[in-house]
Amino acid sequence: MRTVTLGPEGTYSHRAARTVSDEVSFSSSVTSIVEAVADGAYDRVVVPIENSIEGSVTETVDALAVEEVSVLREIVTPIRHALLAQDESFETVASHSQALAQCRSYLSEHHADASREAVSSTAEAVDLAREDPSIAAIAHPGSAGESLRVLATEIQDRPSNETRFFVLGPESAGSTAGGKTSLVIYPASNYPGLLLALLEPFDENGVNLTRIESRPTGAQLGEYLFHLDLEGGLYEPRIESAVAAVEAALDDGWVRRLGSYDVEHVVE
Ligand SMILES: O=C(O)C(=O)C[C@]1(C(=O)O)C=C[C@@H](O)C=C1
Repeated sequence: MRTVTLGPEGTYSHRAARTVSDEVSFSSSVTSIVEAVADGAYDRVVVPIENSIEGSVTETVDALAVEEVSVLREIVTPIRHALLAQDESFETVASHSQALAQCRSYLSEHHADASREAVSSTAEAVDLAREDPSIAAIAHPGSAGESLRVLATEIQDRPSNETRFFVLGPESAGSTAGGKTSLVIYPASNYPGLLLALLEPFDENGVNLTRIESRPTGAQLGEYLFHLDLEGGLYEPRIESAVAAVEAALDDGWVRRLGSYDVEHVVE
């Protein structure tokens, strides 16, 4: 199975992708990864969707609203960041923007004078730190290798730090079975009580929502898409009837069923 994820080798996405396939290739942008599976260039891709400290990976959330893909599995992994550098003399801390944000308090407490540089992934930051003694990287401690020192471990702002990853496939690979379902709703209108009308069917059918998020459509200010995750699979009549009731409440809008899937917790 050809699988692609955020690279280079050693990213947290790579660690999550190893649970899906031994053959993993890399790309430097989440958007291009989601496009690659929608276009059929790859069978499976693994992308980060949400972190317990910093929240949604908005690039992924937005790509899911426009690309024709299915969510096939969810992988939840602990994220334990370390500070890696050639020595203590660094002036810049580089990492993925999510990782920098997850370590915000640590950085302001211990390295307030260092500048911060957002790069495409934690592993790219490690490559930069290998080449340049003025750069430290925030990344998994296992990526230090021979050339970098682990200056500090467990530097994330909370002891519990977890990221959810989605395994995506082409739309045709989607399933209605599984313990969770993801949907995108485009209401195409705005009136008092709209959100209530979209959510009531879930209450009426006894469906528990685990996440709701509004994202701008990008077309104009004030126009939103709603991303929902819920407990249960689309094969269940109560879920299908809740979704059908939402569709019936929309005139020109739409509901995209991103698929139903199971959740797997990976410890390493
Ligand atoms: O840069 C990486 O190592 C990634 O896999 C990306 C990413 C993310 O986008 O959230 C994945 C997990 C961590 O939350 C930090 C960064």
